[in-house]
Amino acid sequence: MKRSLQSNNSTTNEENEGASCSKIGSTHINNHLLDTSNADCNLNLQINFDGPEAQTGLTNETTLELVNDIMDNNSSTETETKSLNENQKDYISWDDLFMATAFLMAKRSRDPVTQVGACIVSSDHKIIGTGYNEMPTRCCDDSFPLGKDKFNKLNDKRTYICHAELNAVLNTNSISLQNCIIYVSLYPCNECAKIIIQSGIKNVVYCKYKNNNRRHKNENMASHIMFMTSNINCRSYTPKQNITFEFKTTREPEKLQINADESETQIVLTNETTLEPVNDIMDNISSIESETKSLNEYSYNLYNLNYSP
Ligand SMILES: Nc1ccn([C@H]2C[C@H](O)[C@@H](COP(=O)(O)O)O2)c(=O)n1
Repeated sequence: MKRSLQSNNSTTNEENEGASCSKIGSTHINNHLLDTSNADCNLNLQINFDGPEAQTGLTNETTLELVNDIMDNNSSTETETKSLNENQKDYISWDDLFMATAFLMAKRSRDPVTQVGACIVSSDHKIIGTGYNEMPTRCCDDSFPLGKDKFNKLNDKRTYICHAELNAVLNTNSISLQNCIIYVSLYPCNECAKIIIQSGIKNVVYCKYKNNNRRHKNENMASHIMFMTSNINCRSYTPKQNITFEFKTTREPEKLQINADESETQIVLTNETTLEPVNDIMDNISSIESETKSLNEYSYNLYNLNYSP
């Protein structure tokens, strides 16, 4: 796996910012191009999975071997890990990682206009919940509207759709969210602000866009007021560096790019198949399964041996 990083002049993102909101721009579903124009953020995401020559040396093919090495407590693994750490100086910041995760989650959304992703993280940097805007479970068929209708609420997506933040909170399986951070690819609306506050989350990091037409919406102002009053630390996200991950298969590359400069953010996802690596993983799983099976059979035989009269 190879990760390429480009440095960027971005500033620190520790400042606490006021209410703002954003609009992810036009989406071209067919060529998988999501143009998030007018974005302030500067994130370029590209992940390379390019075989054994990859930088980390951990590929689908080598996964099993590595696991076996670890199980054997093989000292060569220690050496490998050491050199791996020495090489790996360009690791990404927590902020970049979690906001990128939120952006990735957004890619699951079927909303044709705005795809939103959220990622909840504990104070010790563990991801404990993710979500994206989607229809409620089992309401995802085509009979639900994906557009707006100001005259008929029943024909308006907003009546049904669950926001990314709500899903992220609900997807945490009752783990306490006290003092957690939520990363959202859009400024939380008033309903989500209430959910965030009530869940115990104490920090909000959102992606801020230029010239968005939501900035002055009253409900976002309400979020701001509630966050301020409830002592929720809410700040906009500024990437520390341009990050490029590229998904590559042995056959054709699949690219996910969140590509931003001063004026625009782009997410480019090419539609080439990932069948080969998926198959590799399935092969690995089945070989692990068969190994486990034979191990179980072995234990069973041992058991029978030990306890047979
Ligand atoms: N903080 C937010 C704000 C909005 N969403 C979702 C709700 C809708 O699916 C979409 C907005 O649609 P638009 O008004 O742009 O047609 O974004 C969310 O999940 N979280």
